[in-house]
Amino acid sequence: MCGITGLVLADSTNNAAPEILEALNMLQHRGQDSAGIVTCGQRGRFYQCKGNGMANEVLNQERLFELKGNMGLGHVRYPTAGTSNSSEAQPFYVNSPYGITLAHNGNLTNTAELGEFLDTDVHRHLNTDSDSEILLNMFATNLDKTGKRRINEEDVFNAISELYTQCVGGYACVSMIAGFGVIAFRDPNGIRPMCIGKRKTLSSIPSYDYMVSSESAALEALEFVDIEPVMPGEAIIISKNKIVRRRLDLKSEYTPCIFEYVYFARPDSIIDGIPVNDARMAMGENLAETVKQVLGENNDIDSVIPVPDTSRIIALQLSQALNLPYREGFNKNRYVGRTFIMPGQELRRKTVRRKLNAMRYEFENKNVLIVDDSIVRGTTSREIIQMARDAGAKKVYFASAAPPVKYQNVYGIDMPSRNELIAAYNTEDEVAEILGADKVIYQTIDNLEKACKQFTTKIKKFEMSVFDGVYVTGNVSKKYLENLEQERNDSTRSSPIGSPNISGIDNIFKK
Ligand SMILES: O=P(O)(O)OC[C@H]1O[C@H](OP(=O)(O)OP(=O)(O)O)[C@H](O)[C@@H]1O
Ligand SMILES: NC(=O)CC[C@H](N)C(=O)O
Ligand SMILES: [Mg+2]
Repeated sequence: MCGITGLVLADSTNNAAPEILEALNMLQHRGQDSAGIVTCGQRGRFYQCKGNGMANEVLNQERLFELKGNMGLGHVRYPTAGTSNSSEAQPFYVNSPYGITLAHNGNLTNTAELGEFLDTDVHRHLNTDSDSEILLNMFATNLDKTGKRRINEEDVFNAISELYTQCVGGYACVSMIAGFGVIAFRDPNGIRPMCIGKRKTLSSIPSYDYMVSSESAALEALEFVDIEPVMPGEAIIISKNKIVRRRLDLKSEYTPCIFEYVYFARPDSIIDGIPVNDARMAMGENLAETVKQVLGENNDIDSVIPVPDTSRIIALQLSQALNLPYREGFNKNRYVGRTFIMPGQELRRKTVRRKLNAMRYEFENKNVLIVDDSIVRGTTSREIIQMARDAGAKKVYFASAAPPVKYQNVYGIDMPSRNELIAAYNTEDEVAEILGADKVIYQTIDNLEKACKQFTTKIKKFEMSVFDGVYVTGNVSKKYLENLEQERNDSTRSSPIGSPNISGIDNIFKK
């Protein structure tokens, strides 16, 4: 889950880059490894700046000023393929045909076959191990087949239709063709999120700016309205104040990733018609039922304590449902980012300690129920429980708003190794023992699904392979999962061969 955005301003004399950066700041929680913006200015020139770091580090005011043009794309990255090297920062670019850039949120599961095809059949060079570079090259190959000097909308829709039959996995993408426009498309199952909004300009002739984004909160902040999801299998072309939308795949099931509601998305976003904040409140409410079943109505809990940030909403609702006091027992250092999306276990572990600090008075001689949105590797919960004990807690119960995370994710969440997932091979009691908790209580799959589903009639099923091992694209082989386990586990990744660092923070397309 990276963050992506694309903007087309109606006034061709305005620059899109400053607002793209603002959107990236709103999407920063989706990726902290690298950031990038590409804009398209006069005579179809691309201007690019990307590199490792947070959006504001990579794109300072000076660099932003150099990104000319009224349309552009932005990306913040959390790697799920390749390395964290700056050469894999996005958007990616190919010069032929036409000049195309692309930014991707998600992960492809058939990169081996696609890479082979690109090399053997169409002789395209791949410079990194990024699946997003493959995706861009597939799009370029499909467009190339037109043989035309200049393409039209029909050609773009055809290229994306073909891409839907070739690329398997999760992909929400924004792309830009030099001098033509911005294109947004979402995989046939709508696994990764994307939405679109418009904003009336101040000019005397009515016209609109258009923006697409992973999350609606970014569009709202920039005063876009009529925000709605890009549908699964839908492609949208935005060019010179004109927008054309088409559903190119209608046969696949609409199955967005449920983990967006659990952890990834901002609470103020509405994803696929489901308000994330409300879904989290419902998770808290439902989890309270399981807590009652496990610990009894008359339990010995003195207070409910959240693990900042994501679980606050869940814990507050749970405490109300149980009629127990909600207490902020951990102070969070606001300058430390999200730990789950950091690369490497040792870094994640240390960061939890630096990010969260237990307040003794909330724990001393108390029985506490600590609530988190999820327990994935157990990095956070193990440290947190130890901190609670060190602060004098008598009993420490731990509740998770997500069910046990047991299986690898292949669609854009970096959970490549089952061996690293604390619940993959351990029972709930064993998990409690490893974490040092008196009891661990998990949400049921059914209750999580209900918490999210109640807000929409459009979604019948979610992508929730991390809980049930069912991969909605249907063709994730055992061999693929075994390779993933071997190639991307933490110890393999701590000594990567790496990709060539030829990009860095750069401006290679500057005029
Ligand atoms: O079991 P683990 O492997 O530790 O993963 C789960 C934890 O990681 C996330 O927190 P994170 O610090 O990334 O973000 P947050 O501040 O939004 O809660 C999530 O909210 C859990 O607290
Ligand atoms: N989390 C994501 O969406 C990652 C996108 C892409 N697979 C990459 O690794 O860059
Ligand atoms: Mg957390």
